[in-house]
Amino acid sequence: MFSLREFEALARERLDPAHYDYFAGGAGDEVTLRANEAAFGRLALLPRVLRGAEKRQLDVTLLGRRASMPVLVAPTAFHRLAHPEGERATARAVAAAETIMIVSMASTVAIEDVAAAAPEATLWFQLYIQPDMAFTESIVRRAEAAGCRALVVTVDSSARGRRERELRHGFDDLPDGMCCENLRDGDAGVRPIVMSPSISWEHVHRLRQITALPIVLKGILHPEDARTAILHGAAAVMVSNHGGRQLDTTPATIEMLPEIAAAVCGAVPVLLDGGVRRGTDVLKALALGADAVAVGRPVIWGLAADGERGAGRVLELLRAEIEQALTLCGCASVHDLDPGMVRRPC
Ligand SMILES: Cc1cc2nc3c(=O)[nH]c(=O)nc-3n(C[C@H](O)[C@H](O)[C@H](O)COP(=O)(O)O)c2cc1C
Ligand SMILES: CC(C)CC(=O)C(=O)O
Repeated sequence: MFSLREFEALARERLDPAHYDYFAGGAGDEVTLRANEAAFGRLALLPRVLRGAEKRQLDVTLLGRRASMPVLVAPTAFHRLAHPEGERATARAVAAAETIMIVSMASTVAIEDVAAAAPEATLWFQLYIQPDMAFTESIVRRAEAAGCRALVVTVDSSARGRRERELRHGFDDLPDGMCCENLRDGDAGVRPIVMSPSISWEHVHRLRQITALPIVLKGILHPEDARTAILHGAAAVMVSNHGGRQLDTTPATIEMLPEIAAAVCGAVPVLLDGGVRRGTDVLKALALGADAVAVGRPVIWGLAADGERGAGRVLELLRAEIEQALTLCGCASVHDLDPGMVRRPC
């Protein structure tokens, strides 16, 4: 395997078509799904020359933790559909790569077991705030006790996106023996995830009273919301359109990044996900103001292709591509990138 795209092709061969389409698909006409990748393709990198540096520095520090490269694993649900080891395998790959895994609240391995499988891994926990705040609090306590270092609150999901691939396959539940392990509620069984239109900034405020963990708001697309996030104490914002799976026809994330970075003005780290498939995409995002990016589907393709090894290979391919692109751009460090190194078509 020489590129992330080849992993997708292999994963497609290996996966049940309904599961492949669940992972690959987006909402509506999948305009945003395509736009995320296409927008990176429209940007050009403008390299600098003769800057003479022997070594490249890829590591970044985010919310007080070091990541060996500016690529995190985005939260994605249901890893056991891709590989029997599920999120355990992903966490081990992330630990080996020395980066950060954002574990989905909808993981098919309980957060405690993900942490136990990879004690070295830095884990952040993704949360959909449930309208039942007592239940939300119990999930937060589990994430804290498991050693998660941040809460990534997904704010683009006031309703579930309408994904026609899932509807066509009739994919609306996990197979027997699999469930969202973090949604267990004692004798009440496993609760369904509620994506509620009633969630508001007031809930973020209450969450801050519940936990001392830093809160990252994921799914910010409007610069005004980025400003509001900071006013509400967000420790970081994540520019995301949920990989095109929620509201279709939103802009590509990389297109919104410059405005959001300007709004945030260095107050907190800015993360971005959506369509990152190459080291050059990572460079473009960093140059335009991101502190790091996250990848969603590529990690699932690696997992489906070859479990922990496949997910690890996906991360190492990205690392090698970043290092090579940095070298060719005349940068000794990921911090040397600046907006002048990215050109847009007229
Ligand atoms: C199969 C799948 C499941 C996802 N599950 C979640 C989730 O549980 N929570 C969440 O906040 N985002 C979820 N996302 C969105 C990702 O975190 C991320 O925003 C998106 O995948 C990034 O785009 P990329 O796949 O193009 O890298 C999911 C995405 C996919 C593809
Ligand atoms: C189970 C879902 C809530 C996970 C998700 O966010 C997604 O499929 O995009």
